[in-house]
Amino acid sequence: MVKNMNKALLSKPSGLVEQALKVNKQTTTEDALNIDYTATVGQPNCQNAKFSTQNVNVYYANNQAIHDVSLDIGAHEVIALIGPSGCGKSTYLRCLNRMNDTIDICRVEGQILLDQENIYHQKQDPVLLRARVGMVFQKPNPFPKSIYDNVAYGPRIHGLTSNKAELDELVEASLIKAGLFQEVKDRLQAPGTGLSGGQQQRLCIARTIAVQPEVILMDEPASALDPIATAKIEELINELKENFTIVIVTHSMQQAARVSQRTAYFHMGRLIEVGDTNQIFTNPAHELTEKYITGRFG
Ligand SMILES: Nc1ncnc2c1ncn2[C@@H]1O[C@H](COP(=O)(O)OP(=O)(O)OP(=O)(O)O)[C@@H](O)[C@H]1O
Repeated sequence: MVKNMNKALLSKPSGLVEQALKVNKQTTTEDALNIDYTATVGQPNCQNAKFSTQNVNVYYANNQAIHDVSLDIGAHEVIALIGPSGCGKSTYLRCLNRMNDTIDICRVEGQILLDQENIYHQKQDPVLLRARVGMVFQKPNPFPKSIYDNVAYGPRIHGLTSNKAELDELVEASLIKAGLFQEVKDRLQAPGTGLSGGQQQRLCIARTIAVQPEVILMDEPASALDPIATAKIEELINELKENFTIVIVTHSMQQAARVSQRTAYFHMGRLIEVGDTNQIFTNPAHELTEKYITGRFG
C-alpha cells in the first residue's frame, strides 16, 4: 500500500510537492475561503496510546502558536507531523519532552500524558523525562568528544551500567542499532565531529538510543543531509520502530510517506487532519490538507 502511495506521490508533476513547501505568502486566507480549520478531521485517538495529548495550547509570550490540539501517539508507530512553515510542528513536538521549558517566554497548557502519566506534573523530573523521550535535531550536534564518549555520555549520567565492560557493550549495541558500528568500530576514540554529516546524525541517534528511551522525537532529522545519508536515516527509522515510538517532523512529504504509518497535518497552529499516511496522501478529507499535499495553496 505504502509503495503505491509513494509511487503516486513521486509521480506528481515535478515541482508540485516543492511548491507546497513554499507555502504560503500568496495564500488566500482560510476565512476568506470559508474553510473550517478549527476542528480536527480524522481519528486523533489510538487504542494503544503511548502519548495522549488533550487540548494543548502553547503561547510564546502573547502569541499563541498551538491551538487546542488533541492527538494520541500510538506505541511503536511512526507518526509524521507535516504542514507549512511556522504552523507549529516543532513547538508541538517540543511539548512532548518539555523542551519548551527551556524557552522562557513559552507557556504550555492542556494535558500531555505519557503512559497515562502527566509529564507536566510538578513531581516529573524533566531530565528523566528526556531520557524516556529522546530527541534528534535537524542539525547533527555531536558533543566535542570521541565517538565512544558521545554514546557513553547518557548512560554514564544516568548510571545505566555498572562497569566498563557493560558500558562497552551498550555503546556497541547502540552504534549497531543506529547503523553506524561497522563504519566506526576501528576509531571509537576519534572525535565525533570528524564524521560526515550523515554519520554524525547516526551518532546522535546512537547517543539517543543509548539511554534506552521509549520515544524518539525527530525534528527534520535529514534536512541537512544528502540523499544517500537521508536514505540511510529513513531505513534506520523503519528499523527503529520495532523498539521505539517515533514522532518525526518533516518538510518532505515523500519522506513522511516513506517512513510513517500515520500523518498529522498542522496549519496555523491547529491540527487540521490526522489519519493513516496512505489516506492522508491519497485521499485527504480536509480541503486544507488537500491543498497542501497537492501544492495548491494560493
Ligand atoms: N522560541 C520562540 N520564540 C517565539 N516564537 C517562537 C519561537 N519558536 C517558534 N515560535 C513561533 O511559533 C510559531 C510556530 O513555530 P514552529 O517553529 O513551531 O513552526 P514549524 O511548523 O515547526 O515551522 P518550520 O517548519 O518553519 O520549522 C511561529 O509563529 C514561530 O514564529
